[in-house]
Amino acid sequence: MNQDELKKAVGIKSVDFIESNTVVGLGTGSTVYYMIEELGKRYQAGEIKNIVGVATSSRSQKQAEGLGIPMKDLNDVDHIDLTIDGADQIDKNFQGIKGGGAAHLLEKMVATNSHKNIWIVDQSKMADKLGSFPLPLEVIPFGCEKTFADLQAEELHPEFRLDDNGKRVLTHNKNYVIDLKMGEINHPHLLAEWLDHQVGIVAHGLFLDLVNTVIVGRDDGPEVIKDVR
Ligand SMILES: O=C(CO)[C@H](O)[C@H](O)COP(=O)(O)O
Repeated sequence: MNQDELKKAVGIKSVDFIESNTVVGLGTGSTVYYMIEELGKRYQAGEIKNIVGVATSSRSQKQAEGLGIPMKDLNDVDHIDLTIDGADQIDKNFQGIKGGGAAHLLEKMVATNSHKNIWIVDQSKMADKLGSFPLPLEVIPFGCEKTFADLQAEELHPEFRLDDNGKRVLTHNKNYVIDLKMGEINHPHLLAEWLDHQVGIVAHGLFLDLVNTVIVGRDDGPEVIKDVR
């Protein structure tokens, strides 16, 4: 199976975990696209009833609305039962890097407001250690050159993310993305703590101690790794 087929298989599989009468966080990305598509089908068929979705991006919001899935803003729900999202890299302790799609601030807010989190990935995302995928940061434009210089001084190898026209990528909240191309991350918790204390950084892509179940797309079918925490 190619990478896209693996993504589709885990996207479809993950919908088995969505129960009727629940609030569901909808992640962002090409793997989640298949999950939302399948959820829409099962919702329209009446196999899953009375759900409310909370989106992590305008892309996922539009897709879900187009399929007739009732949607609410995070502010308008008192809890989220389950969030299903993709990831860019997952290490052997099930810590993750997210933000390849620049949606990590909203994704982290939805994930941390969810009772349970499932990540869906193809097998190429599984790694011994984090870091071969650059770590995304969302930074506010005000003073961003200072933020950048601080990251350089820490030897974290920052690079502003640019679009196809060479312009700085803007997030949903009109912030910039800086990717840290630092290589292997030996102490993700220490790095996360440092990043959490940098004033100009709104969110970083280290998602630590968050995921409960991981579904990995493998050539012989999706592998469900339950209750990792
Ligand atoms: O974190 C994300 C977006 O900010 C995505 O979940 C992550 O980039 C995985 O995307 P894909 O499923 O397209 O490989």
